[in-house]
This record gives sequence, C-alpha cells and structure tokens, in this order.
Amino acid sequence: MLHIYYFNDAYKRNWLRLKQIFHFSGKNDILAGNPKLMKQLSRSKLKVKWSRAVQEAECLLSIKKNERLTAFFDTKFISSNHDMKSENNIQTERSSTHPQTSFTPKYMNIIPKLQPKLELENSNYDSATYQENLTNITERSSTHSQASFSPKCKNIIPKLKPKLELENSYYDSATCQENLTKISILQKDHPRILIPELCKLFFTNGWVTGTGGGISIKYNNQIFIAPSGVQKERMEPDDIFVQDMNGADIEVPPYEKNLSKSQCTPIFMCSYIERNAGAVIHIHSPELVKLCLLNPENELRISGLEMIKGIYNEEKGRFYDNDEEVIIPIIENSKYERDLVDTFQLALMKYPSTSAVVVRNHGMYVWGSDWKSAKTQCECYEYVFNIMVFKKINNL
Ligand SMILES: CSC[C@@H](O)[C@@H](O)C(=O)COP(=O)(O)O
Ligand SMILES: [Zn+2]
Repeated sequence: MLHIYYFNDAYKRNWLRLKQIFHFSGKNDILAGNPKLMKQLSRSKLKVKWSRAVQEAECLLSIKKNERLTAFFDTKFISSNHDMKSENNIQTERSSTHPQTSFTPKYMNIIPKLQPKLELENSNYDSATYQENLTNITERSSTHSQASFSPKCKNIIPKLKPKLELENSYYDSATCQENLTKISILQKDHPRILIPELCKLFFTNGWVTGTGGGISIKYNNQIFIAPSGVQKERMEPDDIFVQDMNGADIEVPPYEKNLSKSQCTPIFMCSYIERNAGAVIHIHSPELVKLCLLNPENELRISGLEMIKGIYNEEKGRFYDNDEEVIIPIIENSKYERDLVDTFQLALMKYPSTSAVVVRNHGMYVWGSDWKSAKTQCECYEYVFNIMVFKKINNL
C-alpha cells in the first residue's frame, strides 16, 4: 500500500492526506490517475522528494515483502557514519563544558561520538497516526512534546524485529501500538526499557540527581549507553545510544532529540574492556562524598558488615564473606569525566579484586557481570558507606 501525503508547514508536522493508493503499480500509473499531481508539487524540493519516494516504492515493489522489511530495517535504522552534526550545534544542558580533546590513545575510539543525522525525509506518518502513536507509545511519553518525539518507535522496532514478527506494515498505527505493547511485555529486560527504568529508580535513591550519574548495559555484544546531561529519571527508550565494543555507533536517538552520548562512555568502555563487565553504573551518592571527606586516604576499607556478602571479589571470582575486608580504590576527581580514564585504569590494575572505583568528591563506578549484579553491588556499597559515615562521625 502506498500513501501519498503533503505537508503544509515547514516543520512537516501537519500532514494532509491527499490520496491513498492501495495497489501501487508504478510511477506512470500514479501520474495517469492524478494529472494535477506534478503541478501541485510545485516546489522543486518537494518534487525531488516525491520522485525519490516513488523511485524507492518501485524498487521495493520488485522484492518480496519479507525481504523488503529486512532491507528497510537494515538500511534505514542501523545508522552509522551518517552526516556528522556540528559540535557547536549540540545543545544538551552541559554540552559547552565537554570539549572532546586530549584523550588516552587506547580509548581514543570510544570518546562519545557526535550524533549522526538520521534520514527523516521520507517519514510516512500522517498527523492522526502520529498522535495515536504518541499517546500509545509509553505512559511517560504523554508529557513529551510532539516536536521532539518524532519519529516515534522507528528506532526501537528494528532491534525487536526478530521477536516481534513485524510482518505487517510498520506504517500502520495499530501494528505500531501492538509492537510497543510487546516491547514492554516481552522485552522488559531489554536495555532500552531497563536503562530508563533503572535511572528512575536511581534518581529516587539520590544517585543520579541534577543530570549526574548514568548507566550502560552490554546486550548481545552491543553497548547501550544513556544520553548526556539529561534529566536521568525521564529518559525514554529511544534516547539510548548503542555502539559496538570499538566505539562505532550502531543506533542513535532521533536527530531532533539533540542528544549526545554520556560523558562517562570512556570509563564505561574501560570497565567492559578491562573487566569484561556486563553493565556499569555511575552514581553520585552523597553518602559516598561525605565518606570521602571523612576519609582522606586513597582507598576505603570496609569490614564487619553483613552486606559485604553482596560485593563481588573479582580476583577470587566469588562474593566476599562477612569476615573479610573489602578494599575500594579512591581516585581524584578531574574537570572532565574522560580525564579520569588513566587513573581509573591504574586503579583497576592495582586493585584486581575490586568491582568499584570511587572518584573523590564525585561518586563511584560499579560494574558487574550483568545489570542485576551491578545494581545489587551499588546497593550494598551504598549501605556500607552509610554505616561507615555513621561510625566515623560517632568515632565508633
Ligand atoms: C551534574 S553534571 C555530572 C557530569 O559531569 C558527570 O559527572 C556525570 O556523571 C554524568 O555525565 P553524563 O554525560 O550526563 O552521563
Ligand atoms: Zn559523574
């Protein structure tokens, strides 16, 4: 089925349905059935777009439906190395404080990349479908502005394609809604669902307030990373960046969301590479900052607490016993997150048992074999830090 739409404003938000052609059999047939069409497409840019769309439709007509879907998803959504957006145009809340220079060579390739421009020219949604999807996509999206939300589920659906059996047209709003429902039911452990959910939880713990902190999860050998400088408790599934282990982008958020990858990416990658982590969490725990003030040493030593049993000894490959001592390295803070990489790496070498590195007056990076392990350990660390602060201030 081919739909023909016109848009009547510069931002392409108000679509006017001109005609639906259910049996597309080539450009000439459309022109014969719509003699005024070319005249109506008066603006030359529009004509070029129309010709491109019809050309693509003719091309798609020659291949089978399933192959067509595969081809579409492979070419449209697995975006990498598209046009790069000017760094100066990226306007996250703190972008101006994150120049991307001087970096440890080993991790050079994992400096957060600027968001590639996605090709949004031939979106085939009309305003009704658009509105419907907007309402249906998630509960959270209801407060999100339309302008920054398009093109809806496009970036999520491709990843879920094998499970969701996207046999029907992806343009169809009912199908779209159905798929999104399936995402939440079948894929609740998918990083696109998990990262926003966990960040919401971490926000309530006071760990990711003021846009600080973040999380990254490895899934099917792909690295999912939260965006930078955003309200971490309000993230949406399509806000997440996906890259490979070499730092090459696999999927990025919709262009108009104007997001950039977390500045913590180099540290996340260091944990994946050096410690074979399955997930890494960065928290700005006030309790930990207090403890750093009370403890000027370059390591934290914890013993005599039951919750130690939830902390993993990476060297021994097992959890600590409650009669053992846990030693966590403290590294000094730096102006930019990426400048922590060298000292972070040294700490990993010096402390082979540790599953966390504390950054003084800043927070902590904790990793685990998967997100559950990283989260559990964060909770155990936070618990013991709280007790240690109590002990220190009461001279116990
Ligand atoms: C409150 S700003 C904190 C940031 O500079 C940084 O420390 C941080 O934790 C989050 O970085 P982000 O790029 O938002 O993922
Ligand atoms: Zn931080």
